[in-house]
Amino acid sequence: MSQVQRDMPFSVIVDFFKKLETTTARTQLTAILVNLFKQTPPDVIDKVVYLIQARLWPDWKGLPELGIAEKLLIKAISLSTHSSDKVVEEILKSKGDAGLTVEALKTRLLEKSKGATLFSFVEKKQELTVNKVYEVLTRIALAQGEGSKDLKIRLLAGLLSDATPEEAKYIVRFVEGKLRLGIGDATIMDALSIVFAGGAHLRPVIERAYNLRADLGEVAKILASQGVEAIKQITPMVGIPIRPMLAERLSDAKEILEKVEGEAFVEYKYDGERAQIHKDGNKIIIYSRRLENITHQYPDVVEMALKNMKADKAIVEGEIVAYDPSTGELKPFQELMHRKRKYDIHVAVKENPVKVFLFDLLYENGVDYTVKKLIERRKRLEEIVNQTEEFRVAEYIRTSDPGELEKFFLQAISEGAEGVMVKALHEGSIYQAGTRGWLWIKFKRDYRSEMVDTVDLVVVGAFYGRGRRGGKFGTLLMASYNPENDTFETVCKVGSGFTDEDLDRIPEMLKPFIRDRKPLRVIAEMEPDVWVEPALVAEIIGAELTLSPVHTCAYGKIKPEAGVSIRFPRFIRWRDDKKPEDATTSDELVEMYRLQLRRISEKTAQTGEEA
Ligand SMILES: Nc1ncnc2c1ncn2[C@@H]1O[C@H](COP(=O)(O)OP(=O)(O)OP(=O)(O)O)[C@@H](O)[C@H]1O
Repeated sequence: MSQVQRDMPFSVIVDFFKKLETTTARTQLTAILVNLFKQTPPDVIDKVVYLIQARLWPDWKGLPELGIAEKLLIKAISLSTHSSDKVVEEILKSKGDAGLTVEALKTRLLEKSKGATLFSFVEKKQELTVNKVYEVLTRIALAQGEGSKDLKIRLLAGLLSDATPEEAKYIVRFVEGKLRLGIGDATIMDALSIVFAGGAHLRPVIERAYNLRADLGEVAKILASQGVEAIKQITPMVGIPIRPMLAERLSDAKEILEKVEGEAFVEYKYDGERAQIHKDGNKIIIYSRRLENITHQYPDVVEMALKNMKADKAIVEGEIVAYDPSTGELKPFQELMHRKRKYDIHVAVKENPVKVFLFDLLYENGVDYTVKKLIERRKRLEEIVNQTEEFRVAEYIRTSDPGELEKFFLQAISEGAEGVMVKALHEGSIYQAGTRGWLWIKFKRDYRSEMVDTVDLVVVGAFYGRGRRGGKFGTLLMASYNPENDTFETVCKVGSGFTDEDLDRIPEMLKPFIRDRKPLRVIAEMEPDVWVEPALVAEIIGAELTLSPVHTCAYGKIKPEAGVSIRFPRFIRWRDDKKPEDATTSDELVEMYRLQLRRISEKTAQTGEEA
């Protein structure tokens, strides 16, 4: 292959940038792009795609960005145009754009040199090519640490020296991050389809390839160098993220089941961070919902995956959720924020442990599972994962009954989940990468009942703690008072908010009241490790009042087969001044539930943030 076919003059791209600047209609954009791709040799089409996307590589690679500060840029411009920093700064001030500044200075330099013919002959430079520009920009981006500032300046100045005034303008805009062309991925895919298939019909195939390998440069290169058949054969590849499948939203159980054609998997919709876990031998990479590499935030998940994923090469998906190790209870999404701070990750791992709930298998040892039915994916997922307390498959039921779905939904919420995901099981239930569709439907609430006041509840049972709280009571079962029949009805389990001192005092406080069977006045569905005669009252606050199928407070009064409960309850203090009969009554909780009911606004409904 000749030199020309391997590379392309950078001026071709500059012409393209210029044409774009004068175009607004999308149809024209596509035509201009088609024209560019037709001239682009397969060897450099990936780089051309990245430059159009205003980046050097896909974000998920986690490589540094160009990161050129204005000061550095001025320095590089002044070096490459033999001007002082002061002159560059003045022109920059008047033009207000570094691209135009370098263009003006370079033009001036060129005109000067034209006077001296001999000099201009000596100065004649080699033509810049896409490979050359890309290579230097890459070296600039990757220069890190001591001395890297100087190196970046020298590299950029060298590149600008070799460039024509116009080329320099666009290079500067690129390194400044200001070369936004307004060309979306969709337009790039349209153009690729036209160039390589002569029309729009290849577009879905290209899109599928892109969804399976979130790297449009790579997809373009495979298409250009290996052809249409190769792109049709594309399967997921360990290490390259798959664009996530997303869900539609509805809030009526019956309607949801109709949409998925009857029977469905109903899974907890956990309130955490989505994780796409790639395993390649003893290497693990974790990608976020936005396909960022978040591996460094979760060294504990890496360890869990290495230990418990039995397949040598696999891609699985799940939700990472914060939890309280002393009670096993799940915590809200916000608790994962500790993992975002870079420096004290080992402290965060210790203090803010997480669990992983897996919900899908996308690839395993050469087999593309995205094209298989949900049942097959789930079955294989369970086979290749060694399930532990912290690393396991999402809680689910299989049902076609709206009543059962609703009950499971309430259970999910009272256990800290956001709602449920209802997933189609039928023949067409493939993994639709990169698509929001009706194969997955999220069932969240339209309303939530914000908890603004505290309540006073009575201890009726206790559970032994785990981990640090092993052997001690870690969680208390709390009840409201029902004066109508003089009973105590359970509302929630509380394990948060206790100081170490509080916890030390609990066994002694409970001792006189511990019973080996349920006290007669207690109405409960769940079975604590020990029962406690109603005597001790505590003040409790929570995130919201919810309904739960496992608690008995005002059971059936708001909704059949559900009682009033508290989500994320927290202990505030003991109310030694109150007798159990002075506790908040079940009717008061019903009243609070109704009064504090608020519609979840459209915005929060869409983002899923119910803060
Ligand atoms: N069992 C589950 N199956 C699939 N996704 C789950 C599950 N549990 C929690 N999730 C989370 O729910 C999200 C799917 O909801 P959706 O498709 O609406 O994406 P989203 O726009 O990020 O969601 P939302 O707006 O609800 O936060 C996933 O990205 C994932 O993080």
